[in-house]
Amino acid sequence: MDLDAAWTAFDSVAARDRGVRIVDQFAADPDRLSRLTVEAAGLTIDLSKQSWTREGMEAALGLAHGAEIEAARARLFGGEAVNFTEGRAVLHAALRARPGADYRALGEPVSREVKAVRKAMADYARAVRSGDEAGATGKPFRTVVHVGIGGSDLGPRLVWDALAPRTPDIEVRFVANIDRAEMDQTLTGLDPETTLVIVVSKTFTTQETLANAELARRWLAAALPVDGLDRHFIGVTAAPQLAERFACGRTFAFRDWVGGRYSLWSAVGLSCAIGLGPELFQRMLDGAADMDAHFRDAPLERNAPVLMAAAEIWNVNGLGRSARTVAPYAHRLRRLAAFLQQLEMESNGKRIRDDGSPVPRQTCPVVFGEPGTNGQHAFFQQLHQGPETVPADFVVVARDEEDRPQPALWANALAQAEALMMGKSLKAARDELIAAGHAPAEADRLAPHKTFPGNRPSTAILMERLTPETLGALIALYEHKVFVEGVIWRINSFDQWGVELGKAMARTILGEIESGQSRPHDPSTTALIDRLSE
Ligand SMILES: O=P(O)(O)OC[C@H]1O[C@](O)(CO)[C@@H](O)[C@@H]1O
Repeated sequence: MDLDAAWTAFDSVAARDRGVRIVDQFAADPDRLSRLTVEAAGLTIDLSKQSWTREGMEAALGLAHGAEIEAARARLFGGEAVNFTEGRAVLHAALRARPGADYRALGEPVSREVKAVRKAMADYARAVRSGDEAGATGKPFRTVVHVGIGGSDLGPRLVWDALAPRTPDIEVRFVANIDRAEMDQTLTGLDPETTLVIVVSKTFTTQETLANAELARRWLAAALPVDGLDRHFIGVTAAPQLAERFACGRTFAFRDWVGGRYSLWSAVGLSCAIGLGPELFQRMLDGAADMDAHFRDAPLERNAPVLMAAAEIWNVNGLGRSARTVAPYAHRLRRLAAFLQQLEMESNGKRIRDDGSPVPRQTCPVVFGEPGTNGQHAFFQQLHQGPETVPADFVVVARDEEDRPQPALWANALAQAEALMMGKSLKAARDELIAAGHAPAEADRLAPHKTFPGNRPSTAILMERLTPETLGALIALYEHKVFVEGVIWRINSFDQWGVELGKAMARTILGEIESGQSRPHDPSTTALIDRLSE
């Protein structure tokens, strides 16, 4: 069945199944739980609380077949130009491949270079950690200030928060925002003599990062001898010739086949390799490589990224759901939603297909979230009783870093998922009110407010512990899910032209503000420029 025919079949099953109750599906289909629970690279992924019937799930998987996911996947891992608007390969998997891999980008072998950069990173990280690589005055580095934004920030931040020791030998701090407040706050209490600044920018043209790099360099230069200043200033980029202008003491490079939001596995992860140690960083790569192997080898109906993409498409295109929430029940995963916002929305927030025609349907949902249980006390009200259904991903970690079980977290995550699915009927709400001593009229008045429609879907992702391996696997799981969705929607998940227009206009407006000569804008923008420039 081709993709168009698969969409037709999908639409008709979705129209038929729109009203089904999730909970009824367990009885209707006794294999549902086992069929929709997948073990992959140390993660357990349970998609049985999704809104689909068995036929719905098969129709969604039919899209993966119709889109020839296996062939697309082979093109991805084969280093073909799957980033078809920029003519680039997309090979983040090559960055975490096990020894012996032979990846090629547009036919050019890359694995040897990957290995060499990985070794250079590990050697440098070890030298910084041991003090062999020290600052201008001979003191060992105690802090890394990682300067970067978007994909050059969010992944390393997530990883550091997730895996940092409680009292690190070398602390990693991050600066992304062009607002001076972040740099000021980050540098507060730091000693330039023991601070290593790592400027991370794929393009080395990003306004925020260059401005912050300049600030950090000035801060270092004000306190350190000129001779040796460059030891404190390291570049990570795919444009080493531009980094040279900043006189970085050392530059670690990566290639244009590494997308910004897929780059944490490359030298972009250098700060984490230093702060966590290269061995731990390598373990994260290994976990991601295990998920790559699962994605490459598992049959589609047992393939976690494929099933998660199918569930998303069922929700978005089958049932018209335009948002999804991510609730990691682990404080250390508190940056997961921020990371996924970029990964998913910058990758798939698009509407034009490979042939230039518009996608005739919705694509990426709005992705948002907070760590559980915090989110429960904020926006979960709307998830339970708002008029719209918002599917949820619950990420649950069984044991913490001290090997302590976390039953209160499990209970909350499982209760939320069950409550979203089961809801509470008007009658049950009324009976409870009567049992609590309310008069019948009062129970009638209050019961509608205490009713939960239920039938709201979720996916559970469980891991025994949050380790470098499971973190790597979790991130890679979402990366591949995004890829599968992009192939089904026939969009390019690997460009981001949508961020360019605003960037160019900001440059224009800044020039106008600085020169005091503003060109005509719409009346609102003109008035706001004038108001701010008063
Ligand atoms: O690494 P760079 O080139 O500084 O870009 C930072 C981020 O900016 C973006 O291009 C979006 O503006 C992201 O895709 C990227 O991760």
